[in-house]
Amino acid sequence: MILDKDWKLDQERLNRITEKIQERIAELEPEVADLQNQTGEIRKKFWEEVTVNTSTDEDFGETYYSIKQQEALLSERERSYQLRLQQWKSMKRLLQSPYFGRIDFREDGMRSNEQVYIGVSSLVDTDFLNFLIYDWRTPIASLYYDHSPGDAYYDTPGGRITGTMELKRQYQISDGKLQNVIDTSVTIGDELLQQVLGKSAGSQMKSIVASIQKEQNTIIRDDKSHMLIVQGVAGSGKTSVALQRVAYMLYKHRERLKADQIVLFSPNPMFNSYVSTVLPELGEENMQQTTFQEYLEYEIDSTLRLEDQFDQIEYVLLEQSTLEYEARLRGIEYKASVAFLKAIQNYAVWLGKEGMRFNSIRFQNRDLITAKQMEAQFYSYDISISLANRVSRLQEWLLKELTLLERKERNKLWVQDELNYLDKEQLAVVFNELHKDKGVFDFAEQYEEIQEKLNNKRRRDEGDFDYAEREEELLLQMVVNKHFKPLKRCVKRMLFIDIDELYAQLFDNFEAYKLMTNETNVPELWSTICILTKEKLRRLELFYEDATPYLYLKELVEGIRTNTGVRHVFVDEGQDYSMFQYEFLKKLFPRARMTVLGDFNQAIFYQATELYEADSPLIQLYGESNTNLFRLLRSYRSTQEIVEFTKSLLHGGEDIIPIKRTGAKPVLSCADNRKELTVRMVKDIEALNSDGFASIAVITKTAAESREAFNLLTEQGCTSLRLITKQTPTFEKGTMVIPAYLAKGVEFDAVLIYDASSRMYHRESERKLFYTACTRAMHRLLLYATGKWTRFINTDSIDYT
Ligand SMILES: Nc1ncnc2c1ncn2[C@@H]1O[C@H](COP(=O)(O)OP(=O)(O)OP(=O)(O)O)[C@@H](O)[C@H]1O
Repeated sequence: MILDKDWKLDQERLNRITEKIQERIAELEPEVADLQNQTGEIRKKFWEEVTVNTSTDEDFGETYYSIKQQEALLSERERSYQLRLQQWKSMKRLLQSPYFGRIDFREDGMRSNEQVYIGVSSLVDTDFLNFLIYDWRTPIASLYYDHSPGDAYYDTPGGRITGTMELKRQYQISDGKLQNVIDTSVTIGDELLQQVLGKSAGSQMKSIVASIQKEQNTIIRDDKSHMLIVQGVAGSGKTSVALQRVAYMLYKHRERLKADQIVLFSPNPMFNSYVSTVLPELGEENMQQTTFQEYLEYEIDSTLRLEDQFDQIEYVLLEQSTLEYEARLRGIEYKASVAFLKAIQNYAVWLGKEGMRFNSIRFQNRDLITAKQMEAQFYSYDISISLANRVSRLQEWLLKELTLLERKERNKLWVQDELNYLDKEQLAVVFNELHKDKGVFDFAEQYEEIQEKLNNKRRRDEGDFDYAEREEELLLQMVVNKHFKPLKRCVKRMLFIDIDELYAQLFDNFEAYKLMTNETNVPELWSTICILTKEKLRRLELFYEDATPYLYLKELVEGIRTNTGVRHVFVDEGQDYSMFQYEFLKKLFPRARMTVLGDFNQAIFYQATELYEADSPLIQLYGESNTNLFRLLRSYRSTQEIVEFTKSLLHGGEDIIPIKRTGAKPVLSCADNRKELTVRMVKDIEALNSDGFASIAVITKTAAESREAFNLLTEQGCTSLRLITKQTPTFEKGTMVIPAYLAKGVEFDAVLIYDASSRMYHRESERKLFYTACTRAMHRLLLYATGKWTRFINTDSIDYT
């Protein structure tokens, strides 16, 4: 706390600033309304204001310029309107809480210090010289995050500024009133942090601008690395850092970077809704958000049914250890590996010489162009031309061939038959269409004219021109064209390449695989992996682990699609992506920088990638010199007691540092049967509710267990419970039942682990899943077990009931 005198001074300043903000709002409001009216009027009267006359070339030119002028006026007004609206919105935001920090900084060589107030956006005094509030993203504001009182510096585009920080103060302001003022000697005082962290979890993530920690600030502001990798323990603020970093980039490069040039890959669609309010809260538009699954579904032909990541994990967690199960696990691991990536690249080289597979183009039960013909044509192209370019040449050739075949087809009997079967109404429609399409006749006319000139022959007059004959001809043309159009469309969509077979042939047998890919090592149980993969494809389905390699091969053969507009790609929960996926993202967004955030201890899927270790292949993606690695070890989400418990679940969890915020120890309840436990859970949920915890999650291992928990708890009288499945679109506050893999990335006031018994979590691979589930808890963690509890639990840091 500070002295009363200082408090009074601060409240007075706050009143002055609030007044200025109100004045600014009062000025802006009529301006915004006026500009809005003006743009509306211009739009309404757009065509009244332009002179449209196209009689002569000159008139046409004038019309063109008149339209251009009106367009320019409209876009200038719209820009001004958007700008004022933005300013008005940021003033409204400031009004609630104009600033959260202050530093008094004396630059070396200066007599007096400057009082720097920091808020979510800048406010300049009416003289346009004096900054009353600095945006948290300005260079000088980094002093607040990076230094304690004493010697300090900050970097600007013009160089480093050194000096002394004489005061560092934090404010909590709501509705224009000072709620709390703290003078601090550390970077961002633990007191404020504890207050922020002590609050309840919401259904949406909050911004952390008022309490960004030094190590987080470095990541947010790193603008040099092409690839930035953050390995951060659970609750260390990775997602928060990612979002503040987006806001920082949008501010720093506001002249050239727009929100839609940034893409965030998130773990599931529900997570998208969870983080969607952070940027608007900071006055920025949301970046694009997607999941890798969405991307796969968009790119892979819809004739194949795609398994998703969640079905895959359900299989891994639920199935028993059969030969098939073991083979699938080995397959999942291998198909995400760098070795398989190389194998596919080598395979594409081999395909350049032999082995391409095509689909014949068939029409009315006959081959129009056979796969053999395509193969012969394809391998007739010069071998030095890349695979994808040869495919594109083949595509052109096929389109030409189809046009020739289409012409020949017009004389076939079936066309005449089809013409005869057109009923009156259909004919009327067709004729109507033909006559409407006057251009066709005009073209015929022109053709005649040219013929006349070329052959120096008299042009046939009206009487000579046999419209009936022409119509018949055009009708034939139309009938055939109608049937050939879909064929051409298929060629344009590259469906003449048999990608399914190309992928399947990789799994024929080991000898062939070696020959095609140069790979000499394959995982154990390879022949079973091959059978499983081919069997799945035969059913027109694709395992999740096959989706990315399949798409990768498809792109190597058909040419890679790129998106050059995107400049920043963010990958959250980055440990769950394979190198295949990273290679993909790199190729897909060739002009983008990448930020990957993740935690290897939460790698619950089989195709995990190590982020931080020296041998991490991810570091090689853009090369070591272009990559910057960060480690976050402090965990902000959970109380000290919960962090002590969760870190003991891990091998090597000793490095994790809890924040000094205390609460109840995790509680483990054991009982002989499930019913007894469920009754206890219902009571615990009621007690948590009456303690004011509004967001409570009962976390299970699988979806089936979630359904069971939901039914039992509801039977025992637990009301307004929500069952969360992979289809649930958004998060809401309240009590929910959710499988652990869907709770990734989010947090709850209290977490109840539905079944922490050894029967449920025993395989080593389930340790991380259990850790992920427990680390979702902010304030309270309760675990339940029938029989023996899982061996991952360390009994020292827990209470029993
Ligand atoms: N500097 C900070 N100030 C205040 N709160 C913070 C800060 N850093 C993180 N937090 C809070 O800690 C919690 C965890 O943050 P976040 O979800 O970003 O962590 P994470 O590393 O992505 O977690 P996980 O990997 O476990 O999903 C959130 O409630 C967030 O608001």
